[in-house]
Amino acid sequence: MQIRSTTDDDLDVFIDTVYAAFGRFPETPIEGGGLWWSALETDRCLLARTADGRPVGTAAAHSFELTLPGESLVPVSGVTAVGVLPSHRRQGVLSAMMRHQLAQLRARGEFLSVLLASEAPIYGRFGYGPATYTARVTVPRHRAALAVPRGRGAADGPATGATDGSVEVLRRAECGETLEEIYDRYRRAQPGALSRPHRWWDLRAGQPPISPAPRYVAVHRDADGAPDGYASYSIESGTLTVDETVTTDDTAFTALARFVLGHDLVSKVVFEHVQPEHPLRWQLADFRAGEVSSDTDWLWVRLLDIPAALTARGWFTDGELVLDVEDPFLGEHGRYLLTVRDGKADCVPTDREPDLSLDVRDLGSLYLGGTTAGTLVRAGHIRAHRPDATTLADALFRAERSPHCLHWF
Ligand SMILES: CC(=O)SCCNC(=O)CCNC(=O)[C@H](O)C(C)(C)COP(=O)(O)OP(=O)(O)OC[C@H]1O[C@@H](n2cnc3c(N)ncnc32)[C@H](O)[C@@H]1OP(=O)(O)O
Repeated sequence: MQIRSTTDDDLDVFIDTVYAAFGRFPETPIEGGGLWWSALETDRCLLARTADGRPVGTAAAHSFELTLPGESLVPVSGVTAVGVLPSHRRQGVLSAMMRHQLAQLRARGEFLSVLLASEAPIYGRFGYGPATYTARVTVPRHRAALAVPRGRGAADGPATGATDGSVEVLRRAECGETLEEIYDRYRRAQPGALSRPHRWWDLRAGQPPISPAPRYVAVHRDADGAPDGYASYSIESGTLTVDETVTTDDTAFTALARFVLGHDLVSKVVFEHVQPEHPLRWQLADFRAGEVSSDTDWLWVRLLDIPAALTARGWFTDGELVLDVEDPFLGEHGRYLLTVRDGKADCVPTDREPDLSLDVRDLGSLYLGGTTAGTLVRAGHIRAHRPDATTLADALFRAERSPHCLHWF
C-alpha cells in the first residue's frame, strides 16, 4: 500500500473516496453548513492506494489554533475525513494512515493533534482521548421562565436580569463579518475552542449540515451597540433549535437565551452544544425544565510531544507530579517531572518514582481540564502510586472553566 499527500489533480479522487467510505454526506450544500470539503487543505490530505493504484483510504488535517487553559493559543492539526472503503476495512489501512499522519505532524513541529470521532472506539488505540464534552438541553416553552438572579445587586440592573442591550434577527447573509468577529473574541478566551479560519466563514463551513430549514441569527449588542454574542437557529415543526450560541460573556448569553425562550409559536427550545457546567439550567426558574440529552464527547486530543504540550498551557495551582506515560501505538515510553509554579509548568524527563502511570490517550483527556484524573483512576485507567496524587492531579489539571469546542470539522 502507498500513502501519499494529494495534489490538486487527485483532490476529486480523494473526495469521491471519502463519500464512498462514509456513504452519507449530502452532495448539495445546505445553507449555513455542509461545505465541509471546500475547506480542505490539499497538501494536508492523504490518499492510501493499493499496490495496483486503487484508492482505498483517506485522511486529512486542517490547520487550526487551539485555546489552552490560561488563554494560551497554539497551532494544532484538526484531523478529519478519515475513511476506508468498506471492501478494505479491518486490514490495517487506517492504522497505516494514522502512523503516517502522526509522523508528518511531528515533522511539522506540532505537539498536539485533535479530532471529532465518528465512533468512540476508533481513536483511543492511536493515542487520542476525549477531552471536551457537549450536551443538548431541551426546554418546553411553558416551563421556560428564567429565575430572578439572586446575586444581582440593585445597581446591576432590573431584578428580572434583563439587560440594556438589544437583539436583532438577521439572515446569515446579512451578518457580514460580525459573527466571525464575535466568534474570534469568544474562542480566544475559551479553553478547548478552535479558531475558525476566515475562509471557513466565506464557505459557510464549520457547522454541521443538520437541517435544510432556513437559519436565522439573533445578534446581541451591548448597551453601547457593540455586538457581543449571537445565536444561530432554525424553526421546524414548532421546535426552535439553536445550533450555536457564541457569546463573549454571560450577560449576552442570558439575553439570547431569554430571546429564544420567549419566541412565539414555538413549543420547545433546543440548545445544542451546551458545555458541561454551563449555568443555563440554573438560570431557569424550574431547574428540571432543562432536560439534558446527547451528553457526549466532542474534541479528542492527542499529545505528540509531552513536555512541549504540558509547558504550553497555563496552570492555576502549584505542585509537582511525576507522570509515567506509555504510548503503545508509537512504541514510546517516558517519565516526566511536572513542576508548576506561578501559573507556568516545567516538564523534564526523570527517573524518580512515578506518582501516576497512564496511557498517552488518558493524558490527552486530562490535558484541557475537562476530565479529572480521579474519574480515570476510579475507571481503572490511571494508576495512582500514592493516595494524594489523584487529588493533586485533579487540582493541577483543572482549567479556569470547563473546556468546550463548538467548531465542527
Ligand atoms: C476524524 C474522523 O474523520 S472520524 C471518521 C472515521 N471514519 C468513519 O467512521 C467512516 C466509516 N469507517 C471507516 O471508514 C473505517 O471503518 C475506519 C476508518 C473507521 C477504520 O478503518 P480500518 O482500515 O478498518 O481500520 P484498521 O484495519 O486499521 O483497524 C485498526 C484497529 O481498529 C479497530 N477498529 C477500526 N474501526 C473500528 C470501529 N469503527 N469500531 C471499533 N473498532 C474499530 C479494528 O478492529 C482494528 O483492531 P485490531 O488492531 O485489534 O485488529
